[in-house]
Amino acid sequence: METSDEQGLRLSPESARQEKALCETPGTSRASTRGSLRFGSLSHHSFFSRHNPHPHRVRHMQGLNGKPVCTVNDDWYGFTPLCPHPLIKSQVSFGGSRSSAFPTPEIGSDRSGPRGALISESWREELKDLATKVSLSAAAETQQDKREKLADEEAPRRKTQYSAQSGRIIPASSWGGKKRSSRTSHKRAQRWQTQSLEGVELKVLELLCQILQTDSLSMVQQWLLLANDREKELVQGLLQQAMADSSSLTQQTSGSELLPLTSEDLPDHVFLNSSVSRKRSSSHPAETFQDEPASRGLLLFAISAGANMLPAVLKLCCGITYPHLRSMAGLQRAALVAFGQEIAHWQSRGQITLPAWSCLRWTEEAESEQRTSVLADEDVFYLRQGEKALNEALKIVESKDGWTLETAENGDVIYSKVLTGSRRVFRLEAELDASPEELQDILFFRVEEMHEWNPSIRRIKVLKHVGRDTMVTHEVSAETAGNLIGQRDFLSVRHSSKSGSRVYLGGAATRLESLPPQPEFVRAEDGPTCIILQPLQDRSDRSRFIWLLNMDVKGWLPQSLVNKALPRAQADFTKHLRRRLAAQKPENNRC
Ligand SMILES: CC(C)CCC[C@@H](C)[C@H]1CC[C@H]2[C@@H]3CC=C4C[C@@H](O)CC[C@]4(C)[C@H]3CC[C@]12C
Repeated sequence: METSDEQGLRLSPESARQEKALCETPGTSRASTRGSLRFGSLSHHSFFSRHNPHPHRVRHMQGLNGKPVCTVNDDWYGFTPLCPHPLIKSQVSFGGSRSSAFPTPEIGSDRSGPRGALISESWREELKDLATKVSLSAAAETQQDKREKLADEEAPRRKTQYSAQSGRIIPASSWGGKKRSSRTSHKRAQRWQTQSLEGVELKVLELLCQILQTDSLSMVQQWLLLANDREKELVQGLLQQAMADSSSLTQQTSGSELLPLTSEDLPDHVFLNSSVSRKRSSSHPAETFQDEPASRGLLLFAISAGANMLPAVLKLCCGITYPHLRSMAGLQRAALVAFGQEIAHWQSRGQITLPAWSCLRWTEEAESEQRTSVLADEDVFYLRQGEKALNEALKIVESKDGWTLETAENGDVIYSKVLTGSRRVFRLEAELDASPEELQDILFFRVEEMHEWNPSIRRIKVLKHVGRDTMVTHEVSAETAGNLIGQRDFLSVRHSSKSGSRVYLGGAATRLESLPPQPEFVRAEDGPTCIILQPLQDRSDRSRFIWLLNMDVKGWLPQSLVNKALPRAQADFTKHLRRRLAAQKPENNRC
């Protein structure tokens, strides 16, 4: 069953048609024949054009008359620090045959393996998803605007805005409290909805470059692939505002009101209003920041936004966007050092965990290092797969309809449901005598010990770790009595995440070149599967345990046997887990 949310986010047939039409217009194919137009007619879009070359790309060489001649390396495909993600690079085709607005992966071509295709496809999906969400929220805002009409007339708005002219996001404080009536924002939202989704996607891409402070398409692609939901929501808000404002501003105001930015334009709470500016000449920049409430506030914001956002937040805060602030090297360095120290401190006290892929070292060189610090392609692939598995499994387990009761014993309930494609999945719900964290420890971090307490498992081996929360595991099930069900082995990506007091574990079958199917086992496929661990309201040392078992056991087993074996395996698993928990309790171990 689909949730209404899902349906809402799906591309309407209308916009799909529009997209198709866009790709097929004769104009676009004509444009693509011109050498420099890599992205069809949309190459003219400002996202793909650079009027002010990035300083990294500008070189000077001696001309014939001895005077320096400026050259610009305009090829993002090159070996600069902004060189695209290698996996993505190998997948992207710029051939003139296709004239879509985006580089399209050549699926099935010699150069592209299925894995690469998956990644390069999915960033487009993510982009589309984000663009759709932004458009939908704009539509929702139209409704909201109607309701808030009266109140809105009064309150001046101070929000972050996007300058269509400068291509920059302008922070809230640079707006002198200009009033905008709800009528205009209503119109704005309507205008908005008439834009084609592809147009919105391009705009979103352009804005993402601003927000993430990069001009590298690959960086944006990576962010689209790796950012977590919370981070995306945050950015979605910024995008929505920036896009809505850009469309209204182009209609209503002259660009001169937006430019030039002065130092007062930076938000007060950043640095300019703090004592930092006064102390700037301090010989130890790090010391300067140590007890700054401003830096602490920002740090908290950065952390709450997800550590993946740190580089972007840091850069925004340090004003690197604004050319005239670039000269404030001391201030920027001080900020980076201070953030670095605080982060290291928090990390050492276990108060924050940086995501694996951020692998940033917060030293004075943080800024230059962040450009090169990317995860190996393979790690990105597993991380992404783990998150996707968890999200898909959650959708299944949280779906309301279609569940039938299988068994109910001592409060443990098992439901089953048939998914499209006739796979039957099982949902077990139980209460366990342990906190979500304790269970996460046993079921995720100490997964290799599972055979010690669960006789259905012969062995589990972690073949690869990607940070703390993602791993590739090989599981072998135990022999069954009379070998009725032959031994299975599973190769899975497992991912764990925490949201509030809940812990989520997700997993799905994956592939690993070094471990192809073994002759002695039937390679079964687990997932998308998940476990939700939620503390009980009145007792946080006990948890509600919800486990979705979604397994293709493969081989030649009759379906009726499988449908009995799986809920049985779930009930057994829970029984053994309870014994394991009881053995751990100190009060049970007293002599
Ligand atoms: C052929 C059939 C009947 C064999 C069934 C064996 C089943 C019960 C075994 C084989 C592999 C096992 C999984 C291996 C790894 C994990 C990850 C851990 O974080 C939660 C439990 C979980 C998800 C196990 C649940 C039980 C499991 C699915």
